[in-house]
Amino acid sequence: MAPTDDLPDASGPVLDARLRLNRGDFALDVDLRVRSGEILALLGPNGAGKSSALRALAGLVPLTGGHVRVDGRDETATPVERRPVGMVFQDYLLFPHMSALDNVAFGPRCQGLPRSRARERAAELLAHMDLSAHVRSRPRHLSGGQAQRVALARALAVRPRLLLLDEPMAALDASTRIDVRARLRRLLEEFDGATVLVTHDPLDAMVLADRVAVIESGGMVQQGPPAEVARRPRTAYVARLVGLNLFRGTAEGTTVTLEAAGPGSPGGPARVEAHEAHHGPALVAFPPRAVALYPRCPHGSPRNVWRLRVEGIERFGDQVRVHLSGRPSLAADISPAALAELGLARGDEVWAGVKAAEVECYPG
Ligand SMILES: Nc1ncnc2c1ncn2[C@@H]1O[C@H](COP(=O)(O)OP(=O)(O)OP(=O)(O)O)[C@@H](O)[C@H]1O
Repeated sequence: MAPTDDLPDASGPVLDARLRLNRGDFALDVDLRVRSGEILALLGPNGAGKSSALRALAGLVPLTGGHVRVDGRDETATPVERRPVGMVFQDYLLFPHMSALDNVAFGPRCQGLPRSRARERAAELLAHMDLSAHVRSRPRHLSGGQAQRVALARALAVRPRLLLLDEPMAALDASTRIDVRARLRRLLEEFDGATVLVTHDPLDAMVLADRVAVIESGGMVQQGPPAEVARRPRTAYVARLVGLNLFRGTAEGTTVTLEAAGPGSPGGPARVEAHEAHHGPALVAFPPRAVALYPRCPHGSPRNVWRLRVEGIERFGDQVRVHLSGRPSLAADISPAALAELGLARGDEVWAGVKAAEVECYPG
């Protein structure tokens, strides 16, 4: 659908944003649309522009072009405090001199709600987050996870249409993170506005988001449902994030001829057999665990077989990850027992095999 430049449309997205901005040498140019009840996760490497996008939505960073529309209304020029936005930013911490209750009641009070009604709403939200026992606590007496839940309650207390979460779990330890992630998921299920969540953690994105948008160098490189992004990465960054080997090439039927690793790379181009036929520019991906290693060239089953060199070996969970260079360079996950049997060391040559059925091929 083309961007709506005409009248507000009740069936349109809650958030419709075209964000163009500059910060020093950095330029951001992304379009975001989020439907009612939808959670969009922004993923991307450091400095990609995720926080800048979120801050622009909040009105904290001015746009040099584009627009921010919420429920069809243009909010581009609306000051921060008057936007229908709730935010949990790392540097937008709780007021230290106020109780949890007053922190949460603050927004509704600013919106003109009488004190008693604002406190009532705050108490309800805190109860909903299992924080009734802490309504009178000052932030310094709360644990990290509790403070984060108060911050969420504060963001929701203004009944926003757009909820912005910047790394909401980053400051929490691993076990608290699991708890807060689960609570956040339940809470967001009840929120019928649009949520945009910035995270570095692919697990947050996979568990919480309905859709993932990947930003690299100020531009959108991929978006889609988490499972689709995890299965069919489009850039090296996304492939690393989801733990897949990824190659670009040209498909002719089920055979994909890969692009050379670099100028002057020795030998001819590598080929990969996939199970799905395509024609033209293609991406191929397969998980490191689909790669089997052999001391000699394996015969028999139809599969991809390459002779490669061991570049490095590292522990990876209960497996061993073997980094291999050659045509193509890839990672293989094998068991410690298999490694011991192969007796591999850096610089050794080994045969690597992948069944065509394990190779995902899609338009590049
Ligand atoms: N206050 C600022 N003034 C000038 N440039 C800034 C400012 N804040 C960020 N930038 C620049 O904008 C670019 C994008 O930064 P941003 O924080 O949006 O990226 P990010 O994807 O959120 O990164 P990270 O994951 O590291 O938080 C970077 O190149 C950064 O140097």
